[in-house]
Amino acid sequence: MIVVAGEALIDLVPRGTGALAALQPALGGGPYNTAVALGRLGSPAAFCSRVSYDAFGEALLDRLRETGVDVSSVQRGTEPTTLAVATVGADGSAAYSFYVDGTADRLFTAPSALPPGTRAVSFGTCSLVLEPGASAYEELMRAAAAQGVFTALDPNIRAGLIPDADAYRARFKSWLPSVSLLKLSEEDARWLGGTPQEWLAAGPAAVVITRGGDGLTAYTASGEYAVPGERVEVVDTIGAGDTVNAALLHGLAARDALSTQALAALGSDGWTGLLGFAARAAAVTCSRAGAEPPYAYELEG
Ligand SMILES: Nc1ncnc2c1ncn2[C@@H]1O[C@H](COP(=O)(O)OP(=O)(O)OP(=O)(O)O)[C@@H](O)[C@H]1O
Ligand SMILES: O=C(O)C(=O)C[C@H](O)[C@H](O)CO
Repeated sequence: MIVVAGEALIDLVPRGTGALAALQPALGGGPYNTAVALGRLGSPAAFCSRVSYDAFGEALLDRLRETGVDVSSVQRGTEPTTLAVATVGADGSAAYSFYVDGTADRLFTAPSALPPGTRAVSFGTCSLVLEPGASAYEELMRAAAAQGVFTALDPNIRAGLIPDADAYRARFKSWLPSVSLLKLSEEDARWLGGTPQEWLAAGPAAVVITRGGDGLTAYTASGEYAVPGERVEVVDTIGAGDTVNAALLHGLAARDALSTQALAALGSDGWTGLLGFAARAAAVTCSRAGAEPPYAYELEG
């Protein structure tokens, strides 16, 4: 079972151009997209979050259930669902502005234990920024690592939501000893201002950096492994990074490699296969509007 911890929200995705383009609600949130992608790829997954009782919250939970994701430990609240207004550039890349004040997901509290059978826990995005929930997710991350559970971190930097960049950068560094796999985009890496080698020295057994259409690279103590992006007609890249995150976890689980030792021992063929699978999965997400990760059958052949 892979547990994904963090926010579920509604992305408002533009249809048309200009300031008055229609905004289409789409189910989203980095951790939410990761959980949906895991379910669609066929990995047993559970979502660990706090979700509103409003209609958006119900729709978010319905899709997780339909996808086979365990929602039994999801906390609920009467506060509204977070909204992320997306703008999409000519190349399909997305930027977000948020309505986060007083929303349900930021009142998450750390559970006393991880679900039975947890093999890995994934963290990331706004849930690690917005207090008081951020401290609770951080507590869960440290507890998982202290129990020897594999942890994945995708910071998914949303700079507009981070009140003090230097304080966040220091906090990010403090997480690294508790992180097994760090995945981030090239822009996130630039914003954080470190190098894969520095991050590897601080804890993770592997660092994976995504480079949009140029693909992705894994850095480990034993070497660097890169695959190119797939050729695809991009509608928008919403959820592409989350699909990579899920595909990596799914691929590692399938190889029985959800441990730092197994990760460090994955050779060139192992990494190339894993990254290639992630690139194919992300290309499917890029080919459709909003975060719609692929089902396993779409990646066969
Ligand atoms: N234009 C593209 N063509 C083909 N593949 C792409 C393209 N853009 C993104 N991808 C795939 O998606 C992966 C993740 O993309 P990117 O680096 O843009 O992540 P991201 O910025 O974290 O995305 P998001 O935050 O929107 O989920 C890339 O490594 C690549 O495999
Ligand atoms: O998860 C978030 O906070 C977002 O930024 C909304 C998007 O759905 C998500 O990041 C897409 O990767």
